[in-house]
Amino acid sequence: MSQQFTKAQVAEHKDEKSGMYIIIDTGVYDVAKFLDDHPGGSKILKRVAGKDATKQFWKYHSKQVLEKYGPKLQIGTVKEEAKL
Ligand code: HEM
Repeated sequence: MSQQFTKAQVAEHKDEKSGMYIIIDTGVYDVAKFLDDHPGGSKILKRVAGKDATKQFWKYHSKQVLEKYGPKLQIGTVKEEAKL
């Protein structure tokens, strides 16, 4: 069962201790353990930790990247929130 996270909950996880969550499309990914393995470097990932990185992700990667690494890094999905 996939866990659901609000954007506020994602924003609380932006360091290596509590996890570094990023949003890509509707998915939530924890990249804390992927920092050293990221071919694009750890710095750029740290910069978007806790945020929606959909735009940045699709700027630099193909669908194949998400298909390959996504299952390992995904921890859940973004919870739909009512727009005020
Ligand atoms: C789940 C999250 C991510 C995964 C699994 C991931 C994976 C990868 C992989 C496999 C590559 C090697 C190039 C390729 O095979 O296409 C790469 C390169 C790169 N990534 Fe990521 N990445 C992630 C998130 C991000 C984010 C959020 C950013 C930007 C804020 C970013 C920026 C880059 C950059 C700049 C490169 C280098 C591109 C180049 O040298 O041409 N990545 N990433």
